[in-house]
Amino acid sequence: MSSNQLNEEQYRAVHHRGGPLLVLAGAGSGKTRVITERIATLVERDVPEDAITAVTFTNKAAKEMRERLQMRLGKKADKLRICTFHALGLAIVREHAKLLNRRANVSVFAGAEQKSALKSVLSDMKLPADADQVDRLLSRLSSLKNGLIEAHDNQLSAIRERYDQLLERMNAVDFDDLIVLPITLLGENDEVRALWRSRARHFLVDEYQDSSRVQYEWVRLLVPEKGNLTVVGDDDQSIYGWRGAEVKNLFLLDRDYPTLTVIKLEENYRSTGSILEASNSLISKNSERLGKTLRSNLGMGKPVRVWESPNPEEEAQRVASDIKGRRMAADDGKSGSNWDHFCVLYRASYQAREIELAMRREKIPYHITGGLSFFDRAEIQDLLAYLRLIANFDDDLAFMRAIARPRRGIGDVALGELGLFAMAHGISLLSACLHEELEHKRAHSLHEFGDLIVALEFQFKHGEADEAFDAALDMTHLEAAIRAEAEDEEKAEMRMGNLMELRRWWIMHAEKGGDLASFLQDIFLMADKKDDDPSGQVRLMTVHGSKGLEFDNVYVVGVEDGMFPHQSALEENRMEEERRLMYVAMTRARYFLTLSYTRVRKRFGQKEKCAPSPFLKEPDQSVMRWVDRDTDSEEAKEEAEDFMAAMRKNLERMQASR
Ligand SMILES: Nc1ncnc2c1ncn2[C@@H]1O[C@H](COP(=O)(O)OP(=O)(O)OP(=O)(O)O)[C@@H](O)[C@H]1O
Ligand SMILES: [Mg+2]
Repeated sequence: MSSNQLNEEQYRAVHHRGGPLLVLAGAGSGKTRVITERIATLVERDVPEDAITAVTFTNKAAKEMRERLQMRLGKKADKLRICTFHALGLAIVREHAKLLNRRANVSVFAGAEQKSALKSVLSDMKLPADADQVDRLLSRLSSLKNGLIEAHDNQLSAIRERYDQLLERMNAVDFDDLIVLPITLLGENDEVRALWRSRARHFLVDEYQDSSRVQYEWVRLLVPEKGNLTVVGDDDQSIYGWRGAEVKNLFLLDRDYPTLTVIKLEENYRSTGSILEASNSLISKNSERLGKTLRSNLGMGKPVRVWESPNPEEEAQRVASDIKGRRMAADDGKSGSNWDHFCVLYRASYQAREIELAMRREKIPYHITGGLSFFDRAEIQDLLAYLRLIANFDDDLAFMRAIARPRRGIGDVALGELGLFAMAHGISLLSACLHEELEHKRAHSLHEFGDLIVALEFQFKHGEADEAFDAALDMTHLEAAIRAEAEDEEKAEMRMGNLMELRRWWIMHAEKGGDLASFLQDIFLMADKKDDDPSGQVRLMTVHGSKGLEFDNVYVVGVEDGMFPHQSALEENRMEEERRLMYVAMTRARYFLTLSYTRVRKRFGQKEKCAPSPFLKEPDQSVMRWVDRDTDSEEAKEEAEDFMAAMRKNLERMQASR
């Protein structure tokens, strides 16, 4: 942890003695640092680690916080509970699985599994189950579970009931259940509530402005009126309105915790004056604000650059060249500037493609955070289906995917009969395969499939981790199918390479003593989906994914009317939320910020003319510089020199504070 002195207000928050506390402050004012320091201080004051629970917004943030605390507290930090709401929910569901009519190895359904569960419910109810319908219903079910809509609609309630039942029968929960089921448990079971209250005697929440109404229910259940609650947040950074996050929670706190102490932090330690001034003047255009002051203590720095490019390809190329130029200029061995000091942000994840191509052309190492999900790839999903089935024989959805990959000549009719048999006997599909009374013309293949899974389960339980994994690839004929079906050698190698990556993680997990079930849970919880190390690489991510992070150099691309603010937000009158999103993007930058738009962009396959985003015009123009192409190279040189100077100063500052 940095040894920089806390300012007076930060100190008050860190050393606040008991009782509910709200730290309400703008970006880069040290809110996350307050949480981390406060935890460290509690432990140093001999509060048992097991009585501290901290909730962060992403797994990545949790990991970072834990690492910082490890540096400060050593082994003691291992026992701290630092995770996301969902991870905490999973821990609660697992520990009290019995009370929820589940077993401890409960599976978590997301995406594809949720869809097929809902589909089978719909077809049982003789309701249309086309893809659109399923997507629409899933999102309504989610809103229903999150308390965003009321169940006036009888049909929707009926669907929910059957869907919940199906999940229960499959020993599964979905993402929303991870929040909703613990609420039921904590609300209805005194013992469970007492247990978790003791584990959350100090309960801390980062990025509070984006917690949802149901998540707030948790807070209420876990922390009594005068309990030790610490929440930090910034109303201007609330960007998940569509997911049920409510700034209102900030006001509710005041009502539900009357002794609430409110501390505001007004010093910004992250960004230069220009960046801060641009961000502040932008966000001041919002009317729904609590209002805050934020002062920079880094000096004005360089103006915020605004770029115009003819199209997204050239925009991407320009970003890549600029990064390269700056990196080279700063690469004097002293400044410590590295690729990972650069970050490219975009509104929608598909925009990564163009940037990615440019990075490749320029041979710049890059890392896409939360992008094209590794785990969504077909080969990974296929193997995971087998692994899930091996870990949980009752996972009917995993069964459905596994039995179809590779094709085993078992058709819908045979599967239908199997389903009927399973239902009649009240057992899962895999158990039905293993049942000796199962008799029909495909029974032999089904028995074989059942035996295969049983054999693999034995391997995973009693064999070596690597051998078990290889057996899963081989005995299922998955590897053979991948090689046979790939368009060419290169594609086959790429797919196998992905599976080998999974293999490596599994072996690492097993070496630490983990079993298959906990491995699958870890995988599910890697919200950013990629566990590899982004250091030494330029970071590419969506603005949503950048919350809480900071970089020396930030480029925001596609800042056009209709892109950012996004068209849908214009239509639905969510401009203020888009503006907050822009504010989040801009405040990630420490020293240099570039906002970029293009004149033409393809939309729905059609080339369309674009106008610069209103968010480029709203900030105080005295700290913005609209740079055109011609002056660019001249400017680049000058800025690269400034950049070097800034980096050196930064380094000196860091050394001085050590
Ligand atoms: N008192 C301080 N002196 C020097 N640097 C500080 C101080 N407090 C915080 N910082 C630094 O300022 C930066 C921003 O801090 P932090 O990430 O905690 O802010 P935040 O309020 O959580 O921002 P965000 O709203 O974006 O999540 C970090 O690099 C942090 O180390
Ligand atoms: Mg933060």
